[in-house]
Amino acid sequence: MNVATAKETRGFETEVKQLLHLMIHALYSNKEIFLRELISNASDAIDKLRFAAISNSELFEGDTELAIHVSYDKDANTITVRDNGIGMSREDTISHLGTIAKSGTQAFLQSLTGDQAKDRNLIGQFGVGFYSSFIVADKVTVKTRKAGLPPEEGVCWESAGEGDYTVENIELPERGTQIILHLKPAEDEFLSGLRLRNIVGKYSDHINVPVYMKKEPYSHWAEGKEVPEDTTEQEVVNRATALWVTPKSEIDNEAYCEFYKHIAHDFEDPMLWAHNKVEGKFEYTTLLYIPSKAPYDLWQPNKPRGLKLYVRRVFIMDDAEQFLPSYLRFVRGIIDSNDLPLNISREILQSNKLVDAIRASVIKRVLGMLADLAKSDNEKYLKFWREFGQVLKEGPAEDFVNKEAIAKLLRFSSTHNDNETQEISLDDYLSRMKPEQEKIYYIAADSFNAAKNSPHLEIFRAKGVEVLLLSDRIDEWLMSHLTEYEKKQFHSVAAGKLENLDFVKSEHEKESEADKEKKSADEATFKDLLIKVKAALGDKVTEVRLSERLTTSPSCIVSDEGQMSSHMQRILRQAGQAVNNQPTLELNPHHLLVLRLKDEQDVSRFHDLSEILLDQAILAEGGQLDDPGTFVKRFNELLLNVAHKGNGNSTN
Ligand SMILES: Nc1ncnc2c1ncn2[C@@H]1O[C@H](COP(=O)(O)OP(=O)(O)OP(=O)(O)O)[C@@H](O)[C@H]1O
Repeated sequence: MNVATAKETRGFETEVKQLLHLMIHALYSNKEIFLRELISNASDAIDKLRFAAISNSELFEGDTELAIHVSYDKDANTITVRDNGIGMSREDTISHLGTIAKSGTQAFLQSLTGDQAKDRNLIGQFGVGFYSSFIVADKVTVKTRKAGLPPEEGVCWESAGEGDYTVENIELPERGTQIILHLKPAEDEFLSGLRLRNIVGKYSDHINVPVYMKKEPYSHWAEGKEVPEDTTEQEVVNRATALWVTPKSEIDNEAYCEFYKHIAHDFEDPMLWAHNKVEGKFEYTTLLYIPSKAPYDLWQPNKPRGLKLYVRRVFIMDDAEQFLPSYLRFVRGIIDSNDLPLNISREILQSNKLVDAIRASVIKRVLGMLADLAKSDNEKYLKFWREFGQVLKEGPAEDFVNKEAIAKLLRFSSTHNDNETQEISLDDYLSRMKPEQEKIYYIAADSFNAAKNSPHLEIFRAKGVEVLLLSDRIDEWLMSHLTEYEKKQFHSVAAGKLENLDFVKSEHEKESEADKEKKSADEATFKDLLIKVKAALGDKVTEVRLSERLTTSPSCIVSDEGQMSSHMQRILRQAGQAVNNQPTLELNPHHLLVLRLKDEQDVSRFHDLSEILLDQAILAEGGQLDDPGTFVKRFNELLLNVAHKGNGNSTN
């Protein structure tokens, strides 16, 4: 016997040990799911064999009756789940059962809190799979042989679910996998045909493969005596028809939910689903689900995503990402096409007209489902938004064709209620626009509070014009692609000269000739001040001008039309890009500090006050100062100055 066939003992990866420990404790209240997980794996293994056999029918080894068998043995205290699917080689068992190959496992484990209820949800999203065996078993034996390998390359893998496991080669005439659970003494309730049938019916009724169990022994009466009869006959205990080919009218909500859990490896029910059969030039069925909760790895860039692809009921691949754009990566489900070839590969999927057509209709379907939900159940829709809104915000940049439909689904915070919860739709905004208002106003900042309290909003608040408050990292990116909605352009209140807000004034408020004269008089009065402030600040600003947007603050910074906003510049700088756009400083001609500056004769104090006006404008919109120490020093001097004056000790 050489090393490759000898029995060896190996240690589990640290992550497996941690996960096993946590899972056994967190899932204790829902033990029966072990059977769902094992049947799910067995059904996946059968799907994989069917697919591999398309190009190599010898893999069937003459046995084409693909099935799962569940059995129990009261004397041995075991439950066995057997399939004649693809099986595993020795290396496969080591890499699939001894390690966790999922990306982000470490981050996932760190996110666990120790609180069983919370962890249960998280573990559910992570997908416990095979390891759930250890909830009910104190030893698990896996006997498996990979399709196509000779009988002597069978493998026996065994573990008590603690620190290590053993693997050795054994002779296995039949391909496929048997999982033998040696039950913990307290778990003998599962050694019952009725109990196991119930669990299969509950979780695995609609998988694409039959699940067999031995008929239960029964007794009959003959000649006045009860005659016990045993039987070796097997019977199918699930419906074994792919759920999506069953007519909708025959499927209840529970079946849809269980099927979702089977394909998505999620513990929670989905929020929403749509099941459609398309007939005509091309024929295909889609069953699409929106989960209730965002998975732990929603933001991992290399996370597999996409739908399960079937061709004429034959499983072709998991995670067929060509059917979903990235901004809908949270959607789960299946597509079954009658027209794609069985030997289709990922490469062919990338350039296939039919795939493009199905993709377009899947996108429309999902956006339609969400739009219907938003109309019929706003509360539920907002729950969806909390989980997946950030992802949907990637949509307008990625999907030009459906931009308007996606925009309809967006939800924002706004000055309408100053609520941080994003619940205001663009349609809500339009319905509240002033009669002659042409633009949809927004402000983007680093945080909700920075946006809500921005000086840029002063005039809009004073005039009762609603402004959307944007503070998610993605928002600037979103707004750079979402230029208009229902023919109304978006406009940042922090960019460019202030638009004429005449539309919010009543007739008698509208700028009269006298106002215009006053404005030009202001401009003449402050002309020198603006030149001097620009000279004092030098290259730190591109321009200094009088503001029309401020009512209570002395100053604010704005970026010019076409220039990047300061918020966007900060995001780019944080991402390591050099950005050198200087802002324009606007001064409020009615503010006492500005009037004080106008009268300041001392050159050094004029310079300090100008710097303070610029620095506080940067701070007020969430920016960072280049030299905060000097700002604090100058500010304290100003305070002292005021304090002295208050005491009648002018320092002048
Ligand atoms: N019955 C089986 N036949 C063949 N391979 C199997 C079987 N059961 C498990 N495996 C292999 O072991 C791997 C790990 O299984 P496990 O259930 O832990 O995770 P998974 O099915 O990949 O994902 P999930 O955790 O989402 O269920 C599977 O991906 C598969 O390769």
